[in-house]
Order: sequence, then structure tokens, then C-alpha cells
Amino acid sequence: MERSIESLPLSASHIKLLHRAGFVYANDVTQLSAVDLADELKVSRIDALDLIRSVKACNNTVTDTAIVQSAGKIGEAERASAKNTIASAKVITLDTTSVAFPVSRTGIGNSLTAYQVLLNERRRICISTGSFELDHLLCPRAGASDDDVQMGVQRGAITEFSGAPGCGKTQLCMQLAVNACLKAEFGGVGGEAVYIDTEGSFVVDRIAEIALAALVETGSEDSVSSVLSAIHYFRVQNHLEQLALLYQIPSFIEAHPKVCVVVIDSIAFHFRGKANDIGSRTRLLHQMAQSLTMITLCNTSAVVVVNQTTTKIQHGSASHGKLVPALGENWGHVPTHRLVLSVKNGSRFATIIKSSSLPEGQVEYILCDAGVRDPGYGLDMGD
Ligand SMILES: Nc1ncnc2c1ncn2[C@@H]1O[C@H](COP(=O)(O)OP(=O)(O)OP(=O)(O)O)[C@@H](O)[C@H]1O
Repeated sequence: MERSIESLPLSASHIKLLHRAGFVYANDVTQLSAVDLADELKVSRIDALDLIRSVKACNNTVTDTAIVQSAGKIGEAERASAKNTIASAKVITLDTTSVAFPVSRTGIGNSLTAYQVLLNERRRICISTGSFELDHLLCPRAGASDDDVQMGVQRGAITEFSGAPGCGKTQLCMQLAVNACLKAEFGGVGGEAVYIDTEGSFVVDRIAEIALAALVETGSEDSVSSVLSAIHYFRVQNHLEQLALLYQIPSFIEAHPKVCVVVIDSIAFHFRGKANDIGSRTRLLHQMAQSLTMITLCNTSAVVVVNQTTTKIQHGSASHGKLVPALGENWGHVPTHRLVLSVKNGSRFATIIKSSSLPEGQVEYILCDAGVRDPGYGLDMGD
């Protein structure tokens, strides 16, 4: 029996994507190869493969249920159980790119086996920071068999970069936004980026320069304008706007399913100086943390937050203090990975200070006209 696409328990964005490309029946999708479907939908091959698997899984589930029902062999209990199966298929295929998450936005989620989680992790294409060393620090992928897999900032996680002014936080954010939008075959993800600027530090000429350098380096024939057109820029003026925007980002991503990174530069700017009212600040930060977590749970976006640094007084004196990320210790539990960027004797370093899955480590990076790169970048050019 031919099943129409819209009768399948796929996400609305998947159905829209398939309809827009002219697909009507499930079999039209399942008979295609991932390469052909990727061409048709203008998505990456991994995303196309995932979509084919999802359609196949949904199609089989729906068809099996329909067959059992039409044969009259199904009681109320079985019917309910079949319904649950379809519902769970919907949760598992909720994401629009590649990763299945057990938690839905609207209800208690279903479990995945650890092995499924492992497969999802392996399939997940990270977003490059521009520095090979930093990419490996952020995503070592121990045991991964595919050496060509893109490393960098992990999707489905909140990564925080903090550091003193001038250490390169904004440069890194702009580089990540560009790399998210480059095509997969040119070292990118072929996605779109959300860029939330709370400080007014986003410089469009600079991001255009970074995009041009990336296109030239990788030999991509795309234009700077096509890369910049995939970056959705939001400027927020105060903490209420920031909270409201973050709350709406999941819906925004649902309407823009190619978004694979949400950058917030910086998370702390509008929350500093509210130390007088600790209670309300804690509540606001808690709300913000919930919104960020929701973004990572209901789709496969990476969340990248910039944090400022503050001096932690030690031995009762600021002169013995050390620089630590702002917003206090409670906030420190929110990011999945926390890194500090620092400058010492003219060299720039990124150091992991907290992570539940990454080993401790430090790498050196540089900032140059092209953006964020490894030390020694450009030395072998022209050989
Ligand atoms: N075209 C460029 N070429 C090389 N380095 C550059 C270029 N543009 C900016 N930089 C470097 O970037 C640094 C500023 O980085 P960035 O604005 O990311 O700092 P930040 O950590 O975000 O600071 P703040 O907290 O004040 O916003 C400057 O010190 C400069 O050395």
C-alpha cells in the first residue's frame, strides 16, 4: 500500500522539506539512494541517509499496524501499544538533521540504548573552530573509525568560552558561524547559524573577511553573500530581550531546520551588575539555562556561549585573586564543556576547565586575517 508522506509520523519540518522537493509517497523516498536524496533536498548525505532510515522505520511501523488492524487481529491493548510505537517513532525522528534524542519538547521522553547514543554521537558532524588542535581538544572521538569525520564544537552540547577582553572570543564565534554554513565538502556542515549579539561586538566586515578566507582556502565556489545569508543575526539590548529570544529559538529552529549552531556573544553582558538582587538574578539565569538546554535537546544544534571573566578573591584580597568565568558557580553547571581562552607572552591558549566527557587539555591557537587557526598557519603556503 502506498503511504503518503504526510501520513507518516515524521517531524513537520521533514514533511515540509520532502513536500517542497515534490515527494508525495514514502516509497518515493525509500527507493532513492542517500546521494540522490541529498541532491534532491540540498542537504548533506548523512542527513539524507538519516531521513531515508526514518521514513523506512515510520513506513514499516505504520504499515504493520495497518495490516494487523485490517486483518482484525488487534485488541484494544495491542492498538494502544501500536499507537505508542508510532508515537515513539515520532519522538525519535523529531530531529531534522541526524541525531535522535530521547527527550521531546512536550513530554517525557523514551529511552535509547547506550549503543544508539554511541551511534548518534559518531554520526554527529561537529563544527570546526578553524584550528585543527582546538577541534581535537573539543571532540577527540576516541575509537571513531572514520578519520575524515569533522571534529570541533559538539552539537547537542553547550560549550562555553570565557576569557579576558581581546583573547579572541568574538573571533571564534564568527569563525564557528562561518564554518557552520560552509558546505560539508569544504570543511563545513552545510547548515545555518543563529548569532545572538548582546554586546554589539559583531563586525560584519570582519565576518565577511573570515568567510572569504574560508572559501578561498577550501576552493569553494560559493560566494561570501551565500555564506552570510545563512547566518541569522539577532541583536539584543537587555536581559529581558535575551531571555525572550532564547525562549523562542527552538521554534525559530523548527522553521529553519538547517540551523546547526546557536552562538551567544556574550551570555553575561546583560546579567553583570545585577548582583544586588541575587535571588532574581539566579531565577533569570535558571530560565536562561533551561532555554539553552531545550535548544540542545530538541534538535541537533550546538550551543556556543561566550562568558566574561571576573576576579575571584582569594585569601581575602583581590590582589591574590584569580580570573574565573563570570555568573557564579551555579551557572558553571550549565555548560557541557567550559573552556578558558587566555593570552600569555603573546601566545593564545584554549584550556578545558570543566567537561563531563572531555579530558583536561590545553592547545595553542592564533588569530590572523583568515580567522582562528593553528600556530604556524600559512608558513608552508607557496611551497
Ligand atoms: N583581521 C585580524 N587579523 C588578526 N587578528 C585580528 C584581526 N581582527 C581582530 N584580531 C584580533 O582579535 C582580537 C580581538 O578579539 P575579540 O574581539 O574576539 O576579543 P574578545 O575576547 O571577544 O574581547 P571582548 O571580551 O572585549 O569582546 C584583537 O586583539 C586582535 O588581535
